[in-house]
Amino acid sequence: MTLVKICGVNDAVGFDAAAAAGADLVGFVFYPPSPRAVTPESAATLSARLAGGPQRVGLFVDPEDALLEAVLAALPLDLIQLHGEETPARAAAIRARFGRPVMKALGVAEPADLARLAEYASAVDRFLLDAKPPPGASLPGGNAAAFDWGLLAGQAIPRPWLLAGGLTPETVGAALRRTGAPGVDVSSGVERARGVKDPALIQAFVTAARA
Ligand SMILES: O=C(O)c1ccccc1N[C@@H]1O[C@H](COP(=O)(O)O)[C@@H](O)[C@H]1O
Repeated sequence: MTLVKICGVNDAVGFDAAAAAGADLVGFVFYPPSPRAVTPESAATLSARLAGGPQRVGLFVDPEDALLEAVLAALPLDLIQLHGEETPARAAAIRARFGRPVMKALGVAEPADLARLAEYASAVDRFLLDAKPPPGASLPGGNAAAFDWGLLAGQAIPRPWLLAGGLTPETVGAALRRTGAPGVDVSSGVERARGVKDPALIQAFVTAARA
């Protein structure tokens, strides 16, 4: 079954909707410039609303160890998502030090970007393939921007992976058919305003991804 991650959950409505829709993973953004940012304490409060349910993912952008320590002291993450310029060595160091699986996000805009997968393959547990930020974007992700899925044709991705970037309930079916992705990740496409999740869109996205 297609794995579904709802990212940027920052309130009880969004968290409860993702869990009720049967999302496999929910993402908490620990990156203050994001409109979806949460603190370790607020993420812990949200996570505590439900025992079990979706796996909890922490999204970080070039994090210092101190931030990772603070978050992991507040709530037990199942997966660390690295969405910055972390090198393979840094990703491996985070995985070793914190004992959690690591998912590295890579921006895809041209075939050469996919060559980077091999550099990270032994350092991480999963990949997230996302669009590169559009010119002038203030965030490294979460920009509702898609990339050319055709770039993935014939590519062997050396780890389990999620497709991201501008997905919506309307496009996720076509994205899965075109790419054969084993999972998908969405943020903007399930929001009614930037940073505000919409329960109906979350349900529609999960339903469409599993159809
Ligand atoms: O969502 C954010 O605010 C964010 C901030 C910094 C780095 C990554 C971020 N989001 C990730 O980007 C993908 C794609 O987002 P979108 O669906 O195109 O809006 C999202 O799934 C997050 O993993």
